[in-house]
Amino acid sequence: MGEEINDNLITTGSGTASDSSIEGNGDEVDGGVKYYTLEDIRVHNMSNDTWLIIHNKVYDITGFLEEHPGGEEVLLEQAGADATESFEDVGHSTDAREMLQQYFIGELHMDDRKKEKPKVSLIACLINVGIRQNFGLSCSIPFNFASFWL
Ligand code: HEM
Repeated sequence: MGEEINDNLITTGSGTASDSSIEGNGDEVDGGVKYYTLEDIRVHNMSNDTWLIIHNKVYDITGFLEEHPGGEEVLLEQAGADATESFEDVGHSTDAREMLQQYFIGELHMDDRKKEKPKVSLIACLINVGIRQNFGLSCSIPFNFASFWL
């Protein structure tokens, strides 16, 4: 409803731009924000047409290839695909992260996003175990460690 589909690109006109406001399966999408599927993105894998996904956001970095301090090659290796892991592995600076904004063209479609593991830290589990033991509650070490590894 109220949805336009152009060249595999889905856009509509309600909601806000924050991640939390985006729901669902591609039928409910955000005002002004374009959603691209992995299939849409994959074809932009050439030096004259280079898109990347970083943290579920899609960037057209064609004009940035020659400027990249880390070289063109590493970007082209990730072209048309999800570069989140390699981007993070390098430990890019805040400046690098801010630069991303100027190449932003849209978001990865909800259906194509990886499900993130819940982040339960080992320290939090150990503190929880300690509290339970100190207060005489039943010890649930297996539960705590299971929640860490799940
Ligand atoms: C559009 C996304 C990217 C932007 C805006 C970007 C930006 C930058 C910037 C500004 C630097 C200089 C160091 C810093 O400030 O952190 C840098 C270095 C570097 N980047 Fe990227 N980068 C991007 C994507 C990637 C990806 C996907 C890789 C994949 C491997 C990568 C690999 C590197 C490497 C190897 C260096 C060199 C570090 C060095 O020689 O010290 N970058 N990048």
